[in-house]
Formats: sequence, C-alpha cells, structure tokens
Amino acid sequence: MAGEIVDKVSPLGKMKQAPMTAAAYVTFLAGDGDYVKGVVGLAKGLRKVGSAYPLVVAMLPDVPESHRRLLVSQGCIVRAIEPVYPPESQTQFAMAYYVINYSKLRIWEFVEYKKIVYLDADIQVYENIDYLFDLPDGRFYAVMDCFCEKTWSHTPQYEIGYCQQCPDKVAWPARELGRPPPSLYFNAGMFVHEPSLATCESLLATLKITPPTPFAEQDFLNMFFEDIYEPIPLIYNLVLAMLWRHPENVELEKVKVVHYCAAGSKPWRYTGKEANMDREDIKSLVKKWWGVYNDESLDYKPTALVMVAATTEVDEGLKQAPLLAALSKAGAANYVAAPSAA
Ligand SMILES: O=c1ccn([C@@H]2O[C@H](COP(=O)(O)OP(=O)(O)O)[C@@H](O)[C@H]2O)c(=O)[nH]1
Ligand SMILES: OC[C@H]1O[C@H](O[C@@H]2[C@@H](O)[C@H](O)[C@@H](O)[C@H](O)[C@@H]2O)[C@H](O)[C@@H](O)[C@H]1O
Ligand SMILES: [Mn+2]
Repeated sequence: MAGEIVDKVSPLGKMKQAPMTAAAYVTFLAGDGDYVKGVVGLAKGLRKVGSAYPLVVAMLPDVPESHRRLLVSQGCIVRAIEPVYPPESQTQFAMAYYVINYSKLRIWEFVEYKKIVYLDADIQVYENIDYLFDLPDGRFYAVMDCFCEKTWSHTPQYEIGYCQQCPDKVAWPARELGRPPPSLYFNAGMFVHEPSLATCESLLATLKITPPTPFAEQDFLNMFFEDIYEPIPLIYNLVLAMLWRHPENVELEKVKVVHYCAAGSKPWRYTGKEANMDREDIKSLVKKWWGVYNDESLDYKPTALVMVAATTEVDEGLKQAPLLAALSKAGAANYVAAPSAA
C-alpha cells in the first residue's frame, strides 16, 4: 500500500512553484522549555529547502513572550490556542507530559488554511515536501508507527512481539486472542489533512467521551481517523527507532523528514548516553540538525518591503491599502506577523 502511495505522490515530487493557495506547515508549542529550539530549527529547515509555505505555530498560553518574539523574528506565524484536556482519568500516559499534546487538536480550527502539513517541533525537513499539499483531500495521510519500543510495553502487540512494520515476522494470533491485528496505526508527529470547524467540533465532542490512553492524542487521532487513514512512506517521518527496530525498512539516504522522538534524541538535549544514542547514524542526524539550527544564513530576513511596513507609521484608511496590496503581491506572508516583532 505504501508503495502505491509513492506512485500517487512521486509525480508531484517534481519541484514546482507551489501555488500560494491558503496552505501552511503547522507545528505546536507548549511550555517555557527548550522545544522552542525545535520550532526555530524547523522554521530554518523549511527555509533551507525552499518551501513556499509559511510555518504556523499553534502556541499555548504558557509559552513566554520572549519565545513568541523569537519565533516571529524567525518568520513564523504564531497562533495562540487554548489548551485541550482529555476527560479526568487515572490513565498513565506513556510520557506524563503527553497530556498537553491533546491541545494539538486546536489546529483543526485553522480554517484560513485549506490544507496543512502538521510537523512536531522535534521534526526536521531535509528535502522539499511542498508537493504533499497537492495530495487529494478527504484522506488522513501519515506514516505508520512502530510498536517495538519499551513505550509500547503496555500493549498486546509488544507482549507477543508483533509489529505492523514486519507483520509476517511474528504473526498476529487472531484465533488465540479472538480478534484481528490492530488497524494500521500512524505516528502523530507528522500528518497531512484539512482544517475544518465541523471536524474540530466532532473531535472535541468525541474526546469528551473517550477515556484517555497511553499515547494520548496519537491514540485518539488514530481512532478518530481510522476509516480515512492512508499510510505514506516513512521517508516523510522517520521515527528514529526504525533504525534499530526495522533497519530493513529504512533507506536513510532517501529520508526527507526526520522525527527526533526516540528517548534521548532531541538534538537540543542530546547527550549520547541513552540507549542507541551512541549510534553513528544518530550522531550524524543530530549533527545535521545542529547544522541547520546554527546556520545564520537561514535566519529570517524580512523583505525590505516588510521592514518598511513593519516600521513605517502608515496612515489608516486609503494610504495603507496600496501598501498591503503591494505586500501581499510580494508574497510577504509574514507581514501580518512582522509588526508585532518590532
Ligand atoms: O514541553 C513540550 C512537550 C511537547 N511539545 C510539543 O508536543 C510535540 C509532541 O511531543 P514530543 O515530540 O516530545 O513527543 P514524541 O514525538 O517524542 O513522542 C512536540 O514535538 C512539541 O511540538 C512542546 O511544545 N513542549
Ligand atoms: O502524545 C503521544 C506522542 O506519541 C508519538 O510519539 C511516540 C511514538 O512515536 C512511539 O511509537 C515511540 O515509541 C515514542 O518514542 C514516541 O515518543 C508522537 O510522535 C508524538 O507526536 C505524540 O503524538
Ligand atoms: Mn515528536
């Protein structure tokens, strides 16, 4: 199935000037910690690959003003969101902080964009993937996850050593368990879908009656979009554990998007001490991330027009109209954001 998707996508893979339709990359930022470095890195990475689309940051109120300004100065469009919490429960999340990840659901409210590519802040894009915005509407595109890490030890598939990445290695004992293997399950660090207020309303209403589970919003999104989920190749979201769990499925030189989600792999916290973190491929991917993050040539340089607009007192009314028209013509998508950076 994934191969078939490549056929659907690769003709679109030709580099072409993306239509400036209302579409955007979206990421999510919570807290006053160091994930903001992930967002800066992602903004610079998208610039490095020449993406024609803006990066919108869905930002919770607990992000400090200094971090917001930093992101605006790096050309991000920052959208404040209200938190979303799951129903009260005693659930043990796979990671305690996963509870805040339900707030990702707010991005379905971003209906000013017809299509979004969501990317976690611990993701980096190393080749242009703008053509993903041309994928047909009505499907939920994401990469299949892996069930082999300890974070899955609470599941029957982990117990029996079954993983959707190698379904023939350990067959699913349907008869003994009295049920079919789990449906194809995606990693929620990257996906392509369409914002919609109706979908957002349904997501939030369904969440209210859905007991939380260990992988929080990722489990919830898999349940909610099960019928329209369409796997896309892992080159669009390399979950690092694949390197040691399913190396036979990975052609690292073809990977376009890397997801630094394995324990100890967040580049901005990397020590190399955790399991698998001393691998040469991990060291080189972390070094590659820092190469983008530290590259000052990739810092956002507002076009002169935007700087003028951002710093010039513009009369209300008529005088402003031509300027806005000129800016939007120049594709200064960040104009709206620039003044607040001043
Ligand atoms: O303190 C935090 C924790 C998480 N996140 C956001 O939530 C996403 C999901 O968390 P994480 O990537 O750590 O989960 P993983 O993919 O590692 O399971 C991150 O990428 C960030 O976009 C954040 O902004 N601040
Ligand atoms: O809130 C749940 C999170 O679940 C997912 O991360 C997991 C998953 O990938 C496991 O398969 C790995 O074993 C694990 O390391 C990793 O953290 C998403 O990446 C993240 O965006 C978010 O949805
Ligand atoms: Mn992540």
